[in-house]
Amino acid sequence: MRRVPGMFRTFGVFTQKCFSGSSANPRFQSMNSRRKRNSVRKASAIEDIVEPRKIQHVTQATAGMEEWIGSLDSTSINMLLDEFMRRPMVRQLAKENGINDKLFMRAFKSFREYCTPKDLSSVDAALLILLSDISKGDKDCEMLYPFFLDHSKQVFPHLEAMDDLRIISDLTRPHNWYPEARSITRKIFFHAGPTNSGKTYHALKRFGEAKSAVFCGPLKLLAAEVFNRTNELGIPCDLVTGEERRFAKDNHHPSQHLSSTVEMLSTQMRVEVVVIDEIQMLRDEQRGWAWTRALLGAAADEIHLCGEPAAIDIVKKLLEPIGETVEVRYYERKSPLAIGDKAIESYSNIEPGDCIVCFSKRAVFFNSKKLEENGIKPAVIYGDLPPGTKLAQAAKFNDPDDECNVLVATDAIGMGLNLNIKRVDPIMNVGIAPTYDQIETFSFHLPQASFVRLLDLFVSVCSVSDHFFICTVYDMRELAVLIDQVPLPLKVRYTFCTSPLNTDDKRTAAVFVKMARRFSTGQALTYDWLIDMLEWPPKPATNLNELALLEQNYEILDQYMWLSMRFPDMLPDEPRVREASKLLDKMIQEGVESFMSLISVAQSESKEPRASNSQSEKVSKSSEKTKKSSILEALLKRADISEEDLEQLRDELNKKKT
Ligand SMILES: Nc1ncnc2c1ncn2[C@@H]1O[C@H](COP(=O)(O)OP(=O)(O)OP(=O)(O)O)[C@@H](O)[C@H]1O
Ligand SMILES: [Mg+2]
Repeated sequence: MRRVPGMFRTFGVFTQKCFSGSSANPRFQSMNSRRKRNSVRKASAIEDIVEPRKIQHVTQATAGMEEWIGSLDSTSINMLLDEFMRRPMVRQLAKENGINDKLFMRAFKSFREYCTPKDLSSVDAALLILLSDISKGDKDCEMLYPFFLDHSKQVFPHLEAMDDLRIISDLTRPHNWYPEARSITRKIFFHAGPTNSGKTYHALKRFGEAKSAVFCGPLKLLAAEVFNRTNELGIPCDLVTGEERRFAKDNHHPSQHLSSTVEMLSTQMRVEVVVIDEIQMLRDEQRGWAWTRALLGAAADEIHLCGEPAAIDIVKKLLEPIGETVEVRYYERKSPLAIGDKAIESYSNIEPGDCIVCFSKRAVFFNSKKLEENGIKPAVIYGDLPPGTKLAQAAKFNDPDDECNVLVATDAIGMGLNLNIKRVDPIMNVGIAPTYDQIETFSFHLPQASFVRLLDLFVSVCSVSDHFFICTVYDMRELAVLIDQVPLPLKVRYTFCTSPLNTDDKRTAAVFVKMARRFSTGQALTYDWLIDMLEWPPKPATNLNELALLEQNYEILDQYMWLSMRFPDMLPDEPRVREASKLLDKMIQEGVESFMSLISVAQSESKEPRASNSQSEKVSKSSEKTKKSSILEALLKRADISEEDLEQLRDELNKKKT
């Protein structure tokens, strides 16, 4: 696949063509999301989530108790309960009360246990009298139903609050969540066209002309670039991202122009123009909610959307219920762009200005090495790199005098890639996320439930209409599981769990838990405390593992800054942490600069037989033929190359041999 990834064009780059490093079965990732998630998730049924509460018997001393109990015993009670359970009327009534068959069996098991304790006198007296009457044939067993229902509600408290929970978690009318936007007759413009066609350029022109405006970008890097460019043009502009706030003047004099990441848009701030870039991202599994929220909630006279034509229909549908119409402006591509439809056939065909788009970091390493073997020194960009490093690599690629005139990058840096492919599959639904208030009200009704359980219940009960799907809750849950046992107020826990942290990495996840623990003790998270957990001062990377360690440390510092924006009193050392993160950024940059030597180290290391490595042992003991296929398979794993690539590699090796 050949394309120009979005962010480079904004640096004035016109690449000729881009290739995918691996064409078969690419694993698409959210462009800026650091978390890699399974793409298909299903809400669990509520009966699979809720845990029954144990109901305690109370010893009572009621006069005449022996007489009521009479000939009652566990056997007779069990018999009449069996009869109760079989009655269709009982099942029907239960369903009407939100107790489906599965839940019924769980509640009934608990009810049976309650009715048949060792000491029958500990059963509620009124129930005991009824049981006695039923067993004597004086009353029908269906009369047990009110007792059963009461018991079920005690065992499963959500039953009591079900109606309220349904109302709270009704996400079918998100338009109503933004009264400020609904008080305006907004004009919506959709700048549509292929990549590199000037969509953002035209929207930003309007941004610059307006008296007050907000730019919502998909990446910190783009927000920072718009911030810098706008100020360079003499228009004071502030910057807000998840981790940073910068002012053209100072915090007492906010500018009329603001550049931000889309999540940070305030739906209460009234302005003339809001630009929402890369609007097709509203279908993103993790971050889509932020675009949906911006689209429905931006409080501006003019909304300028930029993005793939594939998003036009869904945007129109989303705005239909509030009577807003969309004016579409189409653009043509400014420079020729070739998008390859297959993997690189030969590295010798690569020309200056090409971009190889890979689907994993390992594929970036693999392709960079291949290019180097062909005498080409590429610039390298992948998602885990800090923005400064990405910028520096982009600058090298852009600089006509620099020897790096080919770029190897993961799709994490561009967003059109996914969508170019998805374009033949128009966007059908968009992300939506519950608000904190909704989760809080939920917890009010279910005070016993842990936060993780609360999220599960929310997803299970909530309703969304056709055009929406729920995001964030799953990401939140992964973080929530980590800190479920840490005692934190709900709002703090919620905020911690909305951090954009990659939990796939055990080390960053462990630091996250430590941060939450320290927070829960009321002690400030200081620079010294934080730095103690990292290997500090950092050492320059001499191999890829060390480079990855620097990247993890960078992510940890980034997480600190993110939390510090939200809890400045508890995380007071943001300036020092930012300095430390700049240092890491520089070291990572240097690491990437000497990328080729790092790859060489990795290669030579991987060639050295290691006694402890059972896989190497196996390879060295196997036959010649197996040895080759094992190395190829190891390569396949390491470089994330496809079976097709592997086949091609085999052919190439065979050709070399002949
Ligand atoms: N009319 C124009 N005059 C001068 N430069 C332009 C014009 N239109 C676009 N450009 C420049 O062309 C490059 C690509 O434009 P832009 O970033 O707006 O593309 P885009 O359609 O938003 O692409 P993408 O979908 O990848 O975001 C930028 O460097 C931009 O400054
Ligand atoms: Mg653009």
